[in-house]
Amino acid sequence: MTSRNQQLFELSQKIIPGGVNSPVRAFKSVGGNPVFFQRGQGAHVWDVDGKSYIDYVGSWGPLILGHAHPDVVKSVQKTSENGLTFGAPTEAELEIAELICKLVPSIEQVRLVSSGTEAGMSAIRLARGFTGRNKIIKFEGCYHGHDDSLLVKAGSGALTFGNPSSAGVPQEIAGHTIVLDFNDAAGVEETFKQIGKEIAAVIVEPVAGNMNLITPKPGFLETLRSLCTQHGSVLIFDEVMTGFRVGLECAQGVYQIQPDLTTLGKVIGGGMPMAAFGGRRDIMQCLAPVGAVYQAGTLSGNPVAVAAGLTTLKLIQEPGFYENLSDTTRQLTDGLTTCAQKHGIDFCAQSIGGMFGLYFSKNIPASFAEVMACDKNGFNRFFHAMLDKGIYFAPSAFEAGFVSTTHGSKEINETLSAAENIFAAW
Ligand SMILES: N[C@H](C=O)CCC(=O)O
Repeated sequence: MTSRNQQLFELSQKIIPGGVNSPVRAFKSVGGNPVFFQRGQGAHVWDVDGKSYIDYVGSWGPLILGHAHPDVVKSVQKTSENGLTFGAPTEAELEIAELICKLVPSIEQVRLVSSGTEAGMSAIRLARGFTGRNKIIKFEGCYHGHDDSLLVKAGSGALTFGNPSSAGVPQEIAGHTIVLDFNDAAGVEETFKQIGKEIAAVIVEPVAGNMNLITPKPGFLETLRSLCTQHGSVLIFDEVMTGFRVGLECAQGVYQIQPDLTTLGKVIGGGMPMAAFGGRRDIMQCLAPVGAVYQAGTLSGNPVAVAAGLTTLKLIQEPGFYENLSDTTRQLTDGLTTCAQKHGIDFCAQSIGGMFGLYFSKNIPASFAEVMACDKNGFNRFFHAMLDKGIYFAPSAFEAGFVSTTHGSKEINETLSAAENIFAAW
């Protein structure tokens, strides 16, 4: 008898390309069929066949408070009773904008949008409008959404499927994007030496989370900061993933670097479609209706999404929030590392705040090339064995994982004991 999961996937493929609404969901690189989820509560999700899983994907990052947090759900219910969208200013969007500016010191002004992709593409257009230049620098394996300029040697699903530069992007557009190596400060220095005056912006995930997880080497982000300052280029931190995920001041607070612009998403929407970009007032003032850089959105600042985001941003300010989240995440990564190494498996893991990376390799990778050298088949085998045991990691060796405040010792111990069984029989 076929499972409901299988039936739904067969039907979906007939009517939705690949059966999914975002390619990373398709399990294509790990093999097998994607899981159709029916509900989630706290750290757990249930599929359409009634099987439960401990969830380390958390909808790819937004669910820092776990699934269906009662306060977030309540705020969404209450707000929606007053109307779903106005396409006009609301008091709540001012409140969340003020809160973002208060929590992230580099953000003097902010604009709300509906997705990380929109935030990234808007930030790039703004940087180009502000500087009057066209070229941008990005790093191989970093993913900033699926805007044309940024879909060049990108991470995430693009990398997962081995097609990091998309068809359909005109060469005239891709040609303005210079792709360099993450953590290679010398390469960036050399490029600035040659064409510094032409560079509108450097965009970077301060912690790269779309090619597994790579932390910045000491000095890398500092070099980007000083080169951009020296050459009048705009430094953009893509904190869609790291924003309020690695700490209350985001990754820029952890590494003490102030970018000129920041993109945010995921956590700031509390599970609803909301994102933002913001930064230096003089740059943000170039946006229409004040300045000449056009950017817009019918559902931007949607009141229901804002309500979920506001509730989430209030809860993450509780004392000890990030200490506890980091501890739980570290218990997971330390536990998995100890367990694998006890059985002689080349595996390691690391975490920062509530995000983590798992690597089938002797050492923690520090570059795109090192991530690519990890044992992808080992990851795929581990992924499926864990899935069987009811542990849901991201279905790709090139995505970070996420822990929520609803993951506790019970979930971590259950995960570690599943891993122990798998690694013992490896
Ligand atoms: N890594 C991606 C976003 O951050 C995963 C989400 C997606 O592409 O659907």
